[in-house]
Amino acid sequence: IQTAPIAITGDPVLYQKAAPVIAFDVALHNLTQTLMATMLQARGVGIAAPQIGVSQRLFIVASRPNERYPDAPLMEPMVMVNPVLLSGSSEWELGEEGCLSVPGKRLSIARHLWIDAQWQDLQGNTHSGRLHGFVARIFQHELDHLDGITLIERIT
Ligand SMILES: O=C(O)C[C@@H](Cc1ccccc1)[C@H](O)SCc1ccccc1
Ligand SMILES: [Zn+2]
Repeated sequence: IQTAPIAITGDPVLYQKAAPVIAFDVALHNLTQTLMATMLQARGVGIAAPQIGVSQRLFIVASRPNERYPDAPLMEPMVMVNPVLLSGSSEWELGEEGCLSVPGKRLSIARHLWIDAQWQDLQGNTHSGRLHGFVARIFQHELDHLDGITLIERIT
């Protein structure tokens, strides 16, 4: 399966508002496979379509225990199409974040402790649920990518 180059700071695609996905077709499946392979190769715990140059509202959340978040859950990667943050906890939590598009940076970012999210799967079915902790953090980080926001914009 093909991987794709990851766009890094300065690439305009990272600063655009991504377009909603409307076609739940084979092209979407192929894009998702490329996105997944690229994330795995880069040892990421998430990745958004704009990071491989595709300005579409699609990302993957794939939490796993790691040195910064040893108690992060090991989860089946979740493909989230047209994700929406419905609401977030009033409590925020500071946490270290990295970004595949901002190489070598580790920045402390405040995120909602939990969020209520809605998204579609690859078949176009709508799901919703409450995400907590590191998984909620990754969702919020990836959603920023769909809105043209990277870690650098988040701290300024
Ligand atoms: O650039 C990305 O979207 C991948 C991010 C996802 C992430 C967001 C917030 C907090 C942690 C990760 C990752 O930097 S991929 C690298 C990584 C892996 C494990 C833990 C932290 C960072
Ligand atoms: Zn990122």
